[in-house]
Amino acid sequence: MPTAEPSADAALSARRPIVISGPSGAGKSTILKRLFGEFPDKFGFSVSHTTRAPRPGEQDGREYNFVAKEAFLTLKDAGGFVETAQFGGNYYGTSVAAVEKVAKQGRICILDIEMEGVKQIARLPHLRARFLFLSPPSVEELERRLRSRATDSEDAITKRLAQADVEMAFAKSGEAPHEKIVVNDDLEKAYAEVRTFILEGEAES
Ligand SMILES: Nc1ncnc2c1ncn2[C@@H]1O[C@H](COP(=O)(O)OP(=O)(O)OP(=O)(O)O)[C@@H](O)[C@H]1O
Repeated sequence: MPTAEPSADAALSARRPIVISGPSGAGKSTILKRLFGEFPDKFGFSVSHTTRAPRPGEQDGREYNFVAKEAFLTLKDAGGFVETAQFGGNYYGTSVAAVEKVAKQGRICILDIEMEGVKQIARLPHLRARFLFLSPPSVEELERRLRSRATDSEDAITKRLAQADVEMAFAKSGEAPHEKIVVNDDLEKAYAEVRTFILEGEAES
């Protein structure tokens, strides 16, 4: 008898997606890079959709699924996204299929998502996502890290700090879906806490 492919629902139930959010500069990339380094086969990022044009070197299906605006909106209307956002006149979104694809590959899907996306995913209980918020120790320390990262303009830093206030207030509010808030004070300690939270979910599912 042919072996049936595991259904997407079964794959997602066995490997619940992890949504990690937090202000820009909180240390999400730093911690995720370390996690992927320690467990090269356990986790995966979903490939997002975008309506922006590919940049030199970007490959369709690798950095993004590059689609026309009409195709994006059709998929959105059909309920094909777990979250969507608009930046600079372009649409971005994480498709249901992209999240399922990671789970079907036997990996836990890690979603690095901003606050509005978190709210959208929290409305999809069947996705069974687990939510973690990474917080900087303070807005003052966040400012220091953003400056020493030296990737953002002064204007971008001002905007990121204002947005950080909003995100941190949301994380502490009753409206937020986060099961865990990790304060990234000492990197070793924060990494250990994130790692424990993520691995715990695997044991329980
Ligand atoms: N515990 C820590 N102590 C000191 N510096 C840290 C710590 N964690 C991260 N950093 C530094 O803070 C800066 C911001 O970290 P990172 O780029 O990982 O943030 P991010 O949350 O991924 O931001 P974005 O959402 O903008 O991509 C980096 O320069 C990083 O090296």
